[in-house]
Amino acid sequence: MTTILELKNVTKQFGGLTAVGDMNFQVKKDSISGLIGPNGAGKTTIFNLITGIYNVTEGDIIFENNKIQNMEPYKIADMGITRTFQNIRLFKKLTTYENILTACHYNTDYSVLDAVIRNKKFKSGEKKLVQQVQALLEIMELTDRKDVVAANLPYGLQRRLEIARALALQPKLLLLDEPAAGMNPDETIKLMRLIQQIRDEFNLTLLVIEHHMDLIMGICDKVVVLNFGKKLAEGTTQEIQTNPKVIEAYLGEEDVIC
Ligand SMILES: Nc1ncnc2c1ncn2[C@@H]1O[C@H](COP(=O)(O)OP(=O)(O)OP(=O)(O)O)[C@@H](O)[C@H]1O
Repeated sequence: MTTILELKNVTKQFGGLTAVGDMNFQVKKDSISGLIGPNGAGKTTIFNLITGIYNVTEGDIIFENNKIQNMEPYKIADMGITRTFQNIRLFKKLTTYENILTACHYNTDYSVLDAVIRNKKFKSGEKKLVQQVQALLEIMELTDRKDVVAANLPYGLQRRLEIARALALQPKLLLLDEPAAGMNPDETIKLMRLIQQIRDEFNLTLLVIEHHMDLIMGICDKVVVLNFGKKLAEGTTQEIQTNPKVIEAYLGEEDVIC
């Protein structure tokens, strides 16, 4: 399997605080990888470095053989990396359908002029958009809520809508920051199934931050464990679950959600 993303000796300092220190790991194409660790371990900082929100202090981030560290976030998004956020970011007053549609518009190939004169290119583009939105509604099981305003969706469905919006941007690598936060066990199981399904249907690679261990252990091909900004361990779910260092630093904690 080829490597789609690699962090090489990546360090991020905030003043005197090393949030991420000398981090090295690889993500294989078409895999689902997990990033876990106690609160403040540096997980979200790594997402912010990969997506260009933060500049690295040192080191390289390589995506499809290109160094992307310190590039503008929009350029990184254009290269095919999309993310969701720990705190949900939706257009709260728009419907589920409209939320996805606005994201799909990012990939249209007609110009403003085509839209103004409503020519054939515009009409076929719009038809494709509608099909794309419907497909995303269906795969994320949101079709029956398509006319509900985002703010009125139950929390678990808002999280699924966020993923649908991210998928609308047609990423190659999707970063999910605590996608199951606030979900009950049933919703979490459903989400696990959906994440596997989108990986298969969209030929996606996923990197997932999550405290719900059922989800991580249920879907990840590989897990990287962080502690105090450093890599504590890396391996298969089996290796991680039985690693004494991981159990001591993280899995033994009472607030890890199993
Ligand atoms: N913009 C910032 N300025 C200063 N310190 C920051 C900044 N962003 C993160 N940090 C610090 O870096 C460390 C790592 O934070 P980060 O949010 O990456 O942890 P995390 O593993 O995602 O935690 P959680 O599981 O609670 O979301 C923390 O000590 C945090 O306070």
